[in-house]
Amino acid sequence: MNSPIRERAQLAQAHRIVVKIGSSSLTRPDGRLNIPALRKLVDVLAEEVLRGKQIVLVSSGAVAAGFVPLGLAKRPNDLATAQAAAAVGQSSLMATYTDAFRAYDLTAGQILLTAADTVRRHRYRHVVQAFERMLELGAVPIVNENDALATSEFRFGDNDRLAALVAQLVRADAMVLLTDVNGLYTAPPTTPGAERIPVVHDLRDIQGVEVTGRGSAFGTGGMITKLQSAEMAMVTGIPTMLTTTGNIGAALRGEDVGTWFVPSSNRTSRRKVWLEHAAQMTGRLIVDSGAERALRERGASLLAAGIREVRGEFAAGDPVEIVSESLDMIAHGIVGYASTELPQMLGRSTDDMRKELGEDYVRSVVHRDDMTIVSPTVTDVITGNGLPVAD
Ligand SMILES: Nc1ncnc2c1ncn2[C@@H]1O[C@H](COP(=O)(O)OP(=O)(O)O)[C@@H](O)[C@H]1O
Ligand SMILES: N[C@@H](CCC(=O)OP(=O)(O)O)C(=O)O
Repeated sequence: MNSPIRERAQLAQAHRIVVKIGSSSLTRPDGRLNIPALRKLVDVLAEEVLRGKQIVLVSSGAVAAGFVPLGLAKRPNDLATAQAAAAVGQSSLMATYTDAFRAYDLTAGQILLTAADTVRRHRYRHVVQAFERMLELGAVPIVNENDALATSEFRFGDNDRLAALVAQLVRADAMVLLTDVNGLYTAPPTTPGAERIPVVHDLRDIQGVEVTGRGSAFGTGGMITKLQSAEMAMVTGIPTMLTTTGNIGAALRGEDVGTWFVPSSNRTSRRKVWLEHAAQMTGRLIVDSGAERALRERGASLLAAGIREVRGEFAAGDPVEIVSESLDMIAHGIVGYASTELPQMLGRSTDDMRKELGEDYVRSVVHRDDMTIVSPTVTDVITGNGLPVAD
């Protein structure tokens, strides 16, 4: 038996755990839902719930469960058919989970999220409330993206990053990502000589690691979205385990399986993590060098005076990119004005705007609390495009 590792005791001790199971683990070679695999997972999770743990399950598999009843020969690739398959499949996926948990006298309930639910503050609060109440009542929330309604422009697409957002929403003690490989390897596991990386303390530990965007035929994000998800959890203080479904029991006992991502000590707010990693940007503000310095060096809010150009169509409250004149990414932020209002404000001082446009135009365009400076991401690190600054 593998020996427990001290750091991993955190997982054994975690009370509230978000578990994500990916398409690759829930799908048979012919693309259909793998019901025995689903039941095996429920056997382990139910035991944990009966021992007093709170489990939130993020499960893929709606499309896999839906295309056969629709008479389709294979998993659809186009959005409209995938939406139809997800609508049909999600209900049978839930029926299978409900049945499997019922065997343990446990109640499961479905929460379907769209990216928009995590964008607006008031919607976010309602989502948190729904999770909390379900957990208080002893139910097991089972989450998926609302694939039938998510549009291509405004969706997560993979459930890995969705799981990290859910872990932040419910303030989980730990997150477990289950897939078809036992953790992060130095290269895709089929590559000769690829070795498992047991622990990742920060992004520098994975520099040079080779990953692919899509592993199995049915998974969507491959290792990249798993690393993005682990990174989102790490920066909000949530440790993450990445392993196979078969190893979940061992992982929850703290044994040396999979890859363990240690949370960072400098915490970022949930909203900023969402802004940096998950939100779909709807527009772009191009700013001058003075504004760039103010944002980067002083953490200032963005004023109209520093904006050179506005690109895209967006409403007040939408997420936008803030870029330099050479189009280098500076920050992501929630914009305070619609794209139709901004052109008359560009380059103008607050005093000017007060006089000519009125009091409604004296707010900053992007407030510092609604902005996050974009640092190198996991993808930048593994592709060698950027390195985190040394401590
Ligand atoms: N460096 C790596 N280490 C481990 N797995 C990797 C790596 N690079 C690519 N992969 C692939 O990522 C796949 C898992 O991603 P994916 O198929 O999207 O899973 P899921 O459906 O569980 O989300 C694995 O099957 C593996 O082949
Ligand atoms: N929401 C989709 C799954 C998205 C997806 O495949 O995600 P992943 O398991 O991360 O590859 C579904 O239920 O079919």
